[in-house]
Amino acid sequence: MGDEDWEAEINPHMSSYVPIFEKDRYSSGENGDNFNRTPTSSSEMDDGPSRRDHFMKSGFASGRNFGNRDAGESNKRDNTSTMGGFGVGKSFGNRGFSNSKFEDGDSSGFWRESSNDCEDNPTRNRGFSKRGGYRDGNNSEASGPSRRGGRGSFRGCRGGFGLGSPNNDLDPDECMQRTGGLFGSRRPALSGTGNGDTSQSRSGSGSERGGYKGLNEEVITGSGKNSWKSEAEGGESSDTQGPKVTYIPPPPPEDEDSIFAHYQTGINFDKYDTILVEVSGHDAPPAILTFEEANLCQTLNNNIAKAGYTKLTPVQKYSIPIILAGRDLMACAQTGSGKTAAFLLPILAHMMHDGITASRFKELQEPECIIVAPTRELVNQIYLEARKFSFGTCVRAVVIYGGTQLGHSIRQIVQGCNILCATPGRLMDIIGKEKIGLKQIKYLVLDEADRMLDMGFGPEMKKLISCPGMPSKEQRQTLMFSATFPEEIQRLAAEFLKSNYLFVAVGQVGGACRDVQQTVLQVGQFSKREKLVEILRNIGDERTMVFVETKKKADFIATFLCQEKISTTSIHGDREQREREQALGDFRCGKCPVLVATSVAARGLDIENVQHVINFDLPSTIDEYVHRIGRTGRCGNTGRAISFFDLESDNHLAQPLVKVLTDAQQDVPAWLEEIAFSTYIPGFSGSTRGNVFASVDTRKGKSSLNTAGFSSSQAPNPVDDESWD
Ligand SMILES: Nc1ncnc2c1ncn2[C@@H]1O[C@H](COP(=O)(O)OP(=O)(O)OP(=O)(O)O)[C@@H](O)[C@H]1O
Repeated sequence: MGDEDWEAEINPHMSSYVPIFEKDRYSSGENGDNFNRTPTSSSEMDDGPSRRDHFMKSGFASGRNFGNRDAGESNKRDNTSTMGGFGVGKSFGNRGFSNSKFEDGDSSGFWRESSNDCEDNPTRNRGFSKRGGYRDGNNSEASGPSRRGGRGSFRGCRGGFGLGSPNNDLDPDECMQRTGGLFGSRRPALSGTGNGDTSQSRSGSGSERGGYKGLNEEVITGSGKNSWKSEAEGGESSDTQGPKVTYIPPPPPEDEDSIFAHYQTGINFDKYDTILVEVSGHDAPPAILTFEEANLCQTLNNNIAKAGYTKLTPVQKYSIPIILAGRDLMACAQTGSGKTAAFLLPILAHMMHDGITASRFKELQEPECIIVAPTRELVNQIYLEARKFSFGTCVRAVVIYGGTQLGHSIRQIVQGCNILCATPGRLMDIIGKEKIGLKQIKYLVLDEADRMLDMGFGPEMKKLISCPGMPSKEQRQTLMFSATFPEEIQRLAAEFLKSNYLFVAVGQVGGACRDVQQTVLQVGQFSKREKLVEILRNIGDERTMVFVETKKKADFIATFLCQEKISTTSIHGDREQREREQALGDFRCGKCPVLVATSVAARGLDIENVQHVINFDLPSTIDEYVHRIGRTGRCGNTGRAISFFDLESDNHLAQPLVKVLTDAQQDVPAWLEEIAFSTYIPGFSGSTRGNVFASVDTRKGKSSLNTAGFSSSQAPNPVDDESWD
C-alpha cells in the first residue's frame, strides 16, 4: 500500500477521533517528570503541550526521559506528532499507524535507526514526522518527538482513547479483533467495564514511570526522575519508587484438566535418544533411562503421567539423578527438550522426601526453593509447571514478577511458599520487604542461566547470593539450565556453584534444535516488510513469531501487519504487563496467529503449535538466534525458522550462522558461506570436529567456543532493548 493510500485511509477519520479525548482523564505529576500539564480542551490535541500529555498518558515509552524535556521542545514535538496518530475508536490501531508516512524512499519503509533503543539517543528520535510521516536523518521537523508521536498515538489507541467508538470493543471486524489483542487492555480501565483491574504499566510506557493516569487508575508519583532503577538493572517498582503498579494478573484456572493441559510430543521425540550427551566433573551418578528408575513418590508419578510424560528426554535422564544425588549442576540442552521438568521433578522429590514447612499464613515465609528466570512470562510458565507437578502434594509454589501489584505478590507469598518462582527485580523487592527469608533455601535454580548471569542480571544474582540468611553455596544446591552457555558466563557461574559441580551438555553441535528447518534469506532493510507479508500470506493461519530488534519496531510491524489484514499482536518490554499477557493469550489461543516480539520472548516460552519463527531482524548474537528459533520445533515437533539477513548489518553473524546451520544439518546458502569466509575471524572454527557439544565445560580448558564456535568475546554485545523483568 502506498503512502497516499495510507493517508487517505486515516484522514477522514481524524476529526471524529479527536473529540473523544477527555482532559480530565489525566492528572499532573507532582514532580514534573512526565505529565506536568493538563490539557484544557480536546482541541489542544492538535497542538501545544497537551499532546505530549497525551502521548505520555497513552502509554508512551520511557516517560521519564521524555517528560523531562523542556516545554519548548515538547511543544515542537507535540506539533510534529499530531496527525500520526490518534486514532481512536474503531480500528484505530491500524489507522493510527496507517497514517504513518515513510518518506525514506523505500518501499518497505522502515526507518533507519540505530538498533539501540536507548530513549535518550537522539538518533532514535528520527521518526514519524508530521502526520506520522517518517523523515530520516537531521530533518528538524521529524527529529525528536515526532516518531514518538507516532508511537504514542499508536499506544493511545489501546490506552487512553479507546472510547472513541462505541464499537471499539465490539466491532466484529477482523481488524478490530486483532487490535483488541494488540491494543485492548487498557480499555477496561477507562471504560469501567473491565474486570476491576486498575492496571498501571510497569515497564515504562510513561505510566508506571509517572506518565499516565487512566480514568480509574491509581497513580502515586515517585520522588523524582531518578526514582526508577534502570530496566537493565532489573529495576522494579517498590512503594517508594514511582507510581504504584496495580495490575493483578488473573489467577490461572484451578481445574485439573487445565492444570495438566499439554501438547503432544512430536514425531521426532524418539530421536532424542540418539542425541549425544556428555557429563563432565567427578563422580557423576549414572543416567536413568525411565521415570521408574528415578524412584519418585506415587503422587509425583501420577502427576507425570497426567502431564503426558511417558519417556524421559536426555537432559532429564542425566539431570534428574544428578540433582537427586545432591550435586550442583550446570546443564546445557537444546531448546524445547524438557529442562524445566529436569530440575522441578528431582527438587519436588527431595521436598517430598525430606519434608517441608507446611503452608500457613505467616508474614515472613521461608521457601526451600527459589527459581529465577529473566522474563515475567517465563517465570509464570515455570510456576505453572511447578504447580502441575506438585499437584496433590503439600508443596506450595508461588510466582511473583514485575509489572504486577506488589501487594498481590506479597499476598501470594504470605499464604505459604515452598517454591518461589520470581523475576530478579521483584524478588529483591520482596526480600527487601522482609516477606521472604532465605535461611531455609536448599535449592537455587537459575533458568536461562547464561542470561541470568550476564551483565543485565548478574549484579542482581550476586546480590541475591549475598543476601543475609542466604545459605552459602556449600549449604545449598545450585542448578543452572540453558540452551546456551558461553564460556565467560560459565566462569562467572563458578562463583555460585560448588567446585565439584557437574556439567551436562546435551545436543548436537551448535545448539540449535535439528527439528527446526532453518532458512536464511538475503533481504535488505527496506524490502523486509514486503517479504514478511509475502511469507505470512503463504503461511496462512499457522502460528508464527516474528522477531524484531526494538520495541518500537515491534509496535510498528504489528500495526503494519494488522493493516495488511494479518491478525497480529505484539509483546515487548514497553507494553503493560496486562497487555503482554493478553497478547500471549491471544497468540496461544490462535486469535492472533502472528506475534511480533522483541527478544523478551526469545527465551523459554513454550507455546503449543508455533510452526514458524521469522527473524525479521537477526539478533546481535548467535546465542540469541538459537533461543529465538527454539520457540518452534519443541519437544520432538517440527518447525521452520526464516531469517532475513541484511548485508548492511548482519555480516558479523555470517560465520556463527554458517556453523549453526551446518551443525544442524541445514542447507547453507553459498552467499552466506562467502560472507562468512570474507569476514573470517581468527580463532573461529567452522569445523564441527572437536566441538561436538553445544557448549563445553570450560573446566576442561578444551575450547573457547560457545554455541556457534564463536568466542563470546568476539561476539558483539547484545543490544538490550528490553525490560526483561
Ligand atoms: N519427558 C517429557 N515427555 C513429554 N513432554 C515433555 C517431557 N519433558 C518436557 N516435555 C514438554 O516439552 C515442552 C518443552 O519443555 P521445556 O519448556 O521444559 O523445554 P526447555 O528445554 O526448558 O526449553 P527452552 O530452552 O526453550 O527453555 C513442554 O511443553 C514440556 O511440558
